[in-house]
Amino acid sequence: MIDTPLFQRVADEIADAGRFLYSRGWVPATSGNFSGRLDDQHYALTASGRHKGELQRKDILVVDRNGDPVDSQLRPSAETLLHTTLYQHFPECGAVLHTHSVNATVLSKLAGDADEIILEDYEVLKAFQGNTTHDTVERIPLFPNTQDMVQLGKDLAQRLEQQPNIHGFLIQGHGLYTWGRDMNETRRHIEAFEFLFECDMEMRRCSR
Ligand SMILES: CSC[C@@H](O)[C@@H](O)C(=O)COP(=O)(O)O
Ligand SMILES: [Zn+2]
Repeated sequence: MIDTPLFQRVADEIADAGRFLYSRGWVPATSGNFSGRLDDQHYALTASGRHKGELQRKDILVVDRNGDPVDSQLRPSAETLLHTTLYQHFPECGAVLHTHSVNATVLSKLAGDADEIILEDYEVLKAFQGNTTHDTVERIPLFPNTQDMVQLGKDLAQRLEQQPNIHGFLIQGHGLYTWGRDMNETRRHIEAFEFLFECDMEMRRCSR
């Protein structure tokens, strides 16, 4: 599948997103993972441990719905199951980006035992797909950090059933996952979340 124009286009979109996210300081030290839908059964996904600001087509592989590599010796991202869970839950999902920014990491730790972070009264909330007004509440589920991706995938699937209208989730002390109908929309969501996280952090500093 990696010889197809579709794979090459999606892989190039992933590499381009990686350069952008690295330039913003949101995927330091090989952190983060990215993917794009190829069809209902297959996704292009970053191989594990790659520098996300220097991705090339050879650093991206195809995985199936179960997260297993297709015709590749590359080791898929350690967090593959979160990507496949999102694609299976959202038939419209075309791309997934995962970042490790300072603001997402610190904010998720400040939240303590809370199981979500709430953002409201910001104009930029309109950047999220489906939001037509700033007068909305963005709920961001927060999961404890774990290396048990099978369990985290199950917890995520359960939460998505309960809260179908979310645009991203946080893992505590770890980072953000967001998605969209295509890579451009997903990049817009990442930028919106990061802007809002920065505002939230600044509000906390100012109100000390
Ligand atoms: C460099 S530490 C970050 C990793 O543990 C992980 O959370 C991550 O985002 C990247 O893992 P990867 O397996 O490269 O997709
Ligand atoms: Zn991560």
